[in-house]
Amino acid sequence: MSNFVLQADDVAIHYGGVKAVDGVSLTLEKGQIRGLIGPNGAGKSTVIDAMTGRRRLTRGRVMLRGQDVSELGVVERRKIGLSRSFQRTSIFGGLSVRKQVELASVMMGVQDARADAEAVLRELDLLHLSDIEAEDLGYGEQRRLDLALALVGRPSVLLLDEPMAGLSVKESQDLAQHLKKLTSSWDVSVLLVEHDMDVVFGISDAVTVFELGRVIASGEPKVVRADPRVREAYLGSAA
Ligand SMILES: Nc1ncnc2c1ncn2[C@@H]1O[C@H](COP(=O)(O)OP(=O)(O)OP(=O)(O)O)[C@@H](O)[C@H]1O
Repeated sequence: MSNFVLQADDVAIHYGGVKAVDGVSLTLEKGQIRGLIGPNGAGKSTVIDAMTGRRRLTRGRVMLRGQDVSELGVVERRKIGLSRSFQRTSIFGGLSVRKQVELASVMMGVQDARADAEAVLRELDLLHLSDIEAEDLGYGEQRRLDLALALVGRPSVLLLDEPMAGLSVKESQDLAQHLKKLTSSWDVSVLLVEHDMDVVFGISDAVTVFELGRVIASGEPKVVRADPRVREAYLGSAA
């Protein structure tokens, strides 16, 4: 069995004639953060949809801890440890922070949902806000709550689609530190789609660059950042 927690092998998603993703392979090791970057429409969100089971593969396969999950649905994949959060928050404004994390945990089938929710809230520095209704949280705190909902049941893999969108620089840095901490304290592996290059290059162990549904570069952040093709396609000469 490979050491990879998550693996995409030659994954393609075509919408009729549109090759949104066309033969992408990438891996995620235990506790690793891999940044996924590229211009608008490059196929980043589609790859995340393919990994989670939201889109059916045109070609290729997705492996989770050595198991081929290509034929499993979103809920089945979530229950065996593959979780995601969305570009927009998926929280219920009128419920207290604690209640909705507990509810998410119950829905995941976790035996001790109370303890699970408590651990997640503590990890994300939300415990002191437990009794507050979500709509009264600041935007940065709502994003942390979004992450908390993705973490119930202790998934091994988190797929995040632009978690920093709309956050201030300070809120982004704060969320980035939480992500980094999760990879060591909870052994979570993270695939991070994000347009904030300071965050991506600041916390990723590896970076993969997409253009037109294909990988054009992949490797250590500093090597990828210096790649002339990446600078031309995406980062610009000032990066
Ligand atoms: N349901 C769909 N039907 C047809 N084409 C689609 C569909 N969803 C996405 N596409 C196309 O697939 C390509 C990849 O889109 P995708 O949203 O994955 O890119 P992205 O890299 O996530 O972009 P962004 O950074 O703007 O979020 C685009 O050309 C898009 O128009």
